[in-house]
Amino acid sequence: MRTIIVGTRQSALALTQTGQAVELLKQLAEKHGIACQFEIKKIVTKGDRILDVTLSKVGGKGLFVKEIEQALTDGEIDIAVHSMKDMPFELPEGLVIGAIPEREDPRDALITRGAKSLDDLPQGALVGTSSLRRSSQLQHVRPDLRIESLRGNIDSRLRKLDEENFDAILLAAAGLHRIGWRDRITAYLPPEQCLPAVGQGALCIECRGSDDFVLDLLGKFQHEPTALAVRAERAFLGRLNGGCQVPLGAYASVSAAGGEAEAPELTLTGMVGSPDGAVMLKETASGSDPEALGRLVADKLIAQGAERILNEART
Ligand SMILES: NCc1[nH]cc(CCC(=O)O)c1CC(=O)O
Repeated sequence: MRTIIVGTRQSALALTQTGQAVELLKQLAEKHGIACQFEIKKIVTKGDRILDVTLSKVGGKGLFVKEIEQALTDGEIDIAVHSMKDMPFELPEGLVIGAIPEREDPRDALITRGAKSLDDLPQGALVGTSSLRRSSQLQHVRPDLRIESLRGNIDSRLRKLDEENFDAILLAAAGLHRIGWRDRITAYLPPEQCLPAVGQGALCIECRGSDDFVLDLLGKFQHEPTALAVRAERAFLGRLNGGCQVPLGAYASVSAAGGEAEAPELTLTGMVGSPDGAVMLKETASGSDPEALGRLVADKLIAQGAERILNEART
């Protein structure tokens, strides 16, 4: 009987989503007659240790995944459950994405102290977010809003909304749904208004490329429409050399294919904006090859000066 050791961060969200993924993996293993058991191992990452600095200033990609990937490479763990949006474009040598399960809600959620919606926030209201992507899109439609950095796990960010002087904060709906805090959400921001981060709402189950036993099991966990959408979004990310610390967003959806033989059609929208929202570039395109589509949308934005905007935001 193989024991599969599953690595996770120790935040409430990480523990919850890892627990949920392991439950589903157990069911799949049983259904397919794969003999295995699971053990969960908690790992502290750099992103968890440095909580007092804005993410874009901590620097380095993959703040939440590096130590976990090292544990995978060293054989201390066999699979890792990550939020897809925390995954850098490139994986270390020897590691692969073993499965992309079905996506949760990809949208950003507004959580206010009183106001009923984004439009209902008073002039000059104080909004907490450390995401340049969120502040850019928010200030694009509401230049009057004041944005202040807000870091920490979901639980501590919600506490800061209550205790500090924020009128509202923005969080990913998926995280709130997963930890059972749906009722804290005031409003969902549609992708047309606030394009999510690449991979937002999806999970990434990472493993060693050489571990056939685990790869076989994880293959049964893959949700093809989600995987196609995420591949397109990540190809967009890769072309722009982006990470979660730059004002860049993308969202792909899969429309039902005409027939069994037809490849599903994907529609991808990508955005790059200046952190103050004054410049907002957005492009949409459709296609059936996810990587080609991601690169196409990125190239359309590059033609409009996206790389200059990203470089300015990086410095
Ligand atoms: N950068 C932190 C992070 N990474 C993943 C999620 C949860 C949402 C998801 O799984 O996409 C969050 C919190 C947030 O943005 O509110």
